[in-house]
Amino acid sequence: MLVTVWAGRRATIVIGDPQVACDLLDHRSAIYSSRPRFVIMGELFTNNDALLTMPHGDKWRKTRKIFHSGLLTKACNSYKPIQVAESQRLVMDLVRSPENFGKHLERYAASLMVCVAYGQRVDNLEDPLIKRIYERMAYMATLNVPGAFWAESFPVLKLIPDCLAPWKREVKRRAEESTQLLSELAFDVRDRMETGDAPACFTKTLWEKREENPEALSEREIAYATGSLFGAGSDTSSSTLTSFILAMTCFPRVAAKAQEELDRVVGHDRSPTWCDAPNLPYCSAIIKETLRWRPVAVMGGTPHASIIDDHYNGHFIPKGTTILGNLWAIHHNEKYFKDSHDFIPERYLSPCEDGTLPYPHRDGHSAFGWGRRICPGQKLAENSLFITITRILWGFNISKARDQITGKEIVPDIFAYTDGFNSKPQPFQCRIEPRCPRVLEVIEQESLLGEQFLEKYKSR
Ligand code: HEM
Repeated sequence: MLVTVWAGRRATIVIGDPQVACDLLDHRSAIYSSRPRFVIMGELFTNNDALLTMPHGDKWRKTRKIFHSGLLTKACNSYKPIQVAESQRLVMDLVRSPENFGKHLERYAASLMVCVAYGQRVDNLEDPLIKRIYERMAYMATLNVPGAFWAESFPVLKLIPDCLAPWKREVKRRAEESTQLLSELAFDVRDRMETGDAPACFTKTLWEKREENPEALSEREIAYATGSLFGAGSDTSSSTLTSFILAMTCFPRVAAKAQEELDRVVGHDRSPTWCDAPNLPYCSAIIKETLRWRPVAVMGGTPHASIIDDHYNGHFIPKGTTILGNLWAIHHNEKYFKDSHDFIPERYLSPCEDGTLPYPHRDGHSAFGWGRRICPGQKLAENSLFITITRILWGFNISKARDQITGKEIVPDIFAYTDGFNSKPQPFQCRIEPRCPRVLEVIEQESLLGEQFLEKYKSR
């Protein structure tokens, strides 16, 4: 399924079929890995220094390399102790105030991203550092609203002198503020490196690279590379975890089956770790099914764009065409996923046994995008999902909340999601209770260890 939408003389193709998306965006990714022109967000606000909106070219290649070196499996392994400690804090938070599960998941993901990026953690969402970062993100979100800026449709307006264009002055002012924030954060890590007080983190790796070869990486490149991590990795991870809680609330047989597996492999005297992964195929299938069932980037994230003319199945696709992989349609294509709105991890254990077609990507879904633009944080995100999802399943029973007056079960709506390019469940209620006294005891003991470990990442 491939639909073309014309906006003036600019074509946008929306893909709803997994095979077409993989044919174009994976197999022909040399052609389809650019981004469309983003006049406000890309050119005026970030000077095209943010990876997400950077067009194809040498600068993008160099920035991708920076991301890969800081997020490769080896680098990701060095972040595992932080993920363990933050997951210990997360499950303790769920014991203390289970009704605030959404906030706890958000704090977990935010803290992890600032730890990975800058080597300092966030104890609560009111932390001044996190508030400044959120404020920057909220402003950036306003820049991407379709129709908000005429210059997006008529780029020539970008050339109007600043004195005649208050909107342009405001974007530039906010851009300066943003650069100042990102530089402050990056230089703070460098200061701490000098006093021997900077734990391993992405920014530290980049400063070390610059020390080896100052030509390789400018100060601005360091600030913008690390600045992209939070925006790209925080909401995406917490929204996926919230969808997982929604699925467990609405499909209780799945959690029960996972708990049988966890009891057999892990027992009650310790919580799961990544070493258990090969013996937890059902839990791993739950993670894949969560990413498929409710992909965060419903329209595939930031659109791709083609850099040369191409032909596909009799269609002519001109250079500069915008391509959207409609992940919602792709992940709910019934030829590949039968009863696609049911949460069925078994589809990943015995693929195609239900008569469906084999998914054209080895992951069995495309939640992290495609080709040369595929999410560089995938490994880090998968590690996070594994450690948090297995620990929640191991530690808690999740069930439907009950109406306090009638006593009737409250059934959340599995379609009630927020609007926008990134989507997460609307607030819903559920019950989250420790499975047994022994598990509760282990959670309490481990959370003390986690707190000790996180001391060195304390927010300053
Ligand atoms: C469950 C969590 C996550 C999901 C579902 C997700 C999904 C995505 C998707 C769909 C894209 C667009 C890919 C494309 O254009 O084809 C993307 C891009 C990106 N993601 Fe993630 N992501 C997640 C976590 C992360 C994390 C933890 C990081 C950082 C450590 C990260 C960093 C990025 C960056 C920098 C890009 C832009 C890549 C580029 O334009 O070349 N993401 N992600």
